[in-house]
Amino acid sequence: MHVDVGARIEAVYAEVLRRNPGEAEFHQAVREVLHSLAAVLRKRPEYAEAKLVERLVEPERQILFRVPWSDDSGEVHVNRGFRVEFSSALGPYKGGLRFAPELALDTVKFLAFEQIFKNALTGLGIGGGKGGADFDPKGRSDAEVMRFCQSFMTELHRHLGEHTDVPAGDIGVGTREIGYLFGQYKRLANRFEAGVLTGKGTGWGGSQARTEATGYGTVHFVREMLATRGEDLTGRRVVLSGSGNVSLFALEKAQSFGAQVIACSDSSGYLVDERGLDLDLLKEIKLNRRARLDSYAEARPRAGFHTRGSVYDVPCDIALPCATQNELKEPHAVRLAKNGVKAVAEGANMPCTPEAVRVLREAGVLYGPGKAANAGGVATSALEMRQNAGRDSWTFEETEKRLAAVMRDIHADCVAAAEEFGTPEDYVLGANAAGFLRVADAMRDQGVV
Ligand SMILES: NC(=O)C1=CN([C@@H]2O[C@H](COP(=O)(O)OP(=O)(O)OC[C@H]3O[C@@H](n4cnc5c(N)ncnc54)[C@H](O)[C@@H]3O)[C@@H](O)[C@H]2O)C=CC1
Ligand SMILES: O=C(O)CCC(=O)C(=O)O
Repeated sequence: MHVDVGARIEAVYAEVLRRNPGEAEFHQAVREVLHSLAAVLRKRPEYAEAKLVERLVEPERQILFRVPWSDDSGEVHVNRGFRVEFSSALGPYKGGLRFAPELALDTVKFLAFEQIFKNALTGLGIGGGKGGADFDPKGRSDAEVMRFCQSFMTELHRHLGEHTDVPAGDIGVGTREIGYLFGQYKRLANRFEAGVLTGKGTGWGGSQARTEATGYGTVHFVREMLATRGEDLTGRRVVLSGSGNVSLFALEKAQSFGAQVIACSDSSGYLVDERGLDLDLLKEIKLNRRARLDSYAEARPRAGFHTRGSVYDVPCDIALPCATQNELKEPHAVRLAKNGVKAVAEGANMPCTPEAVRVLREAGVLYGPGKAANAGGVATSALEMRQNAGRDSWTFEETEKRLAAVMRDIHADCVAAAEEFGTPEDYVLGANAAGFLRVADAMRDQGVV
């Protein structure tokens, strides 16, 4: 059968634009994948059959719901909840929940779409989904966050289950929120169904190393990328964006491999400490006090806190964007390349704009896309599901050993797929192609569903 791959891919993208008007982030995520799939379909035209690609860009289910709750003064608020169950070809829908005031369906859809390929890369039998709410937990009391989580779960619970859909955390959702969500699920289901959420407290079904896993995994991935050029992290200058869950544990792992981590950021500005960031102080500020980064510079006068410019202005060997989507733009990439950056790996989801990626790749910088580089978090969630299913609990060392092995395998699969489809060192092509082939094979086996 002759397939005009270029025309086919263009037609799929045109239909995505028509069906999903105004959803720029979703369009961006789909466009990147379709570009990679053109290379795959040219070599393997059989994957153009049965409208696999056409089906893959349409979510299996999208759930939108009202979340009413009362604040501490008794005032009633109404938020919107989301869950996009994108693909169950490889296993139950799996992906985090984000609580952020600006969250809209567009963002949830792009995140859920990315999750399909990321989760496929882990090889751990999980489908792709994502969710959240336009709720801002900042400045809210524990009691308000609890009431919000209870109301959110009162609707969402009917769509969840250890074999159906298994959420976890993301921006604004950590162990505290997962605890409140689990408590409400348990009450409604009248069942202690440990495998229905991951990122739980380690005393009641959570996995060791899940909190650390995304940041740790990103650094394992960077090590693998550097090793392809005979290099390592020792003595390398590293900058990261963000100072949340992913950033702090990427920082911890990079330091443990001998890197000099000199800068990080939050939404108020960026911090530079040329002698190396003090992780204990950062954890105290960010995890315990939930304060802004400028309090670090107050405690350590040698450090500088800046509200103008960007963390990517700081000369470095390795940059790890770990904050949010589309934060590393073309001018940042130009600056990084000019300053001699060797590798950029995405701890966050889609933090680099397409223009920035082009600049980095043209400059010969090793670039690890989030689907591959930050897959350690969801991989460890899948390991949590395994422990729950077996009523087992592994040590931190055992869990981290498995995480490191998953990241090595993901890296190797990306390299192999990039070579097979014609562009060695193109980790975007490698990640999209390797992930797609696993999902597409499962879809073919399961018929038109
Ligand atoms: N938590 C997880 O296991 C995983 C998270 N991710 C992704 O990693 C990213 C960060 O997530 P978490 O660390 O979990 O969230 P978090 O809520 O713990 O931290 C986010 C951090 O980014 C900062 N930030 C937000 N907007 C910013 C901006 N414009 N400039 C600079 N800093 C900014 C915040 O101040 C905060 O320090 C997100 O893209 C998320 O989707 C990806 C894989 C797994
Ligand atoms: O651990 C999970 O299920 C979710 C992780 C996540 O949301 C992500 O990989 O972006």
